[in-house]
Amino acid sequence: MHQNNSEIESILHGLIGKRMQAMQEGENTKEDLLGLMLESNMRTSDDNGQSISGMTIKEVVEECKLFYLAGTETTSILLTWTMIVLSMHPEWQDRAREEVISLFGKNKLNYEGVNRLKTVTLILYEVLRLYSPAVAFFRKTYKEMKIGGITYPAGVLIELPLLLMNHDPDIWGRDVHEFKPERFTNGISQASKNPGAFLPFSWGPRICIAQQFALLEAKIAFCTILQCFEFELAPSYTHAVNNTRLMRPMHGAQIKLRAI
Ligand code: HEM
Repeated sequence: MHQNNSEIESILHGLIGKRMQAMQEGENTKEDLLGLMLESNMRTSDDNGQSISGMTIKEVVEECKLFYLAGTETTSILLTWTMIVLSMHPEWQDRAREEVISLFGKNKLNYEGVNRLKTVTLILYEVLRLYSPAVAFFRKTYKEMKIGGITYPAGVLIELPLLLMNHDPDIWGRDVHEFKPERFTNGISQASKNPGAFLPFSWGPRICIAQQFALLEAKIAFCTILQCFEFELAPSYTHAVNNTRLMRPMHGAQIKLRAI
């Protein structure tokens, strides 16, 4: 783990060094995340000439790691489970494809149309419930505090077991283990007995900063797949879950695609 971390950090220091040199030679920030963070690092005063301290290089490196790690596998895991589940429920695969074809045909997607997707959105929510990429969140008390009637001292690590919540019949009903996208028809808050129970992107100040982007990205990728392919599980697929940190299919996702 330490070795991997050092390798990642040394790659990032290399990228940062090159970009800083280019910026010092007059290249603009390109307005991407790295450019904006480095601009903050280089600024020592604000527009009024007041001294400010921007991000340190260590902070920039940490943010790059966070964005890369939080942003890559999560969405790909969501798409993978969506394809597995829709292979198991071909009737929902057909319904989703009908919606996509009725909105876009075989043409390129557009933002307005993506915002009108209903069936696809219900499906993604239900997949996020049954196979949420994040299985738990952790928070640490920084001072003595009372939560749910219990007083905790500072320094206690609290786990919010998302996986257990998503499979709790007291929250979702007796059909909790079934794939039923229609439970979200009247919105997220009506889908369960507890309006705040659906938390695939967490909640509060540390909620996933990219939740809207992630859903948009997933919809675009999923709709494009539906436009081009029908799919079903290969005989070698074995349904099992590996939920160490992120929830992945334990033995991979062997799926047969047929171009349409
Ligand atoms: C289906 C896709 C995704 C899921 C399910 C997901 C889920 C989450 C969750 C549960 C957290 C909060 C963890 C906690 O509370 O401890 C989180 C945080 C975060 N996510 Fe996502 N995420 C997804 C996609 C993305 C993407 C695409 C990006 C970046 C482009 C991203 C960037 C981040 C960042 C930077 C944080 C940390 C925010 C902070 O601490 O303030 N995520 N994500």
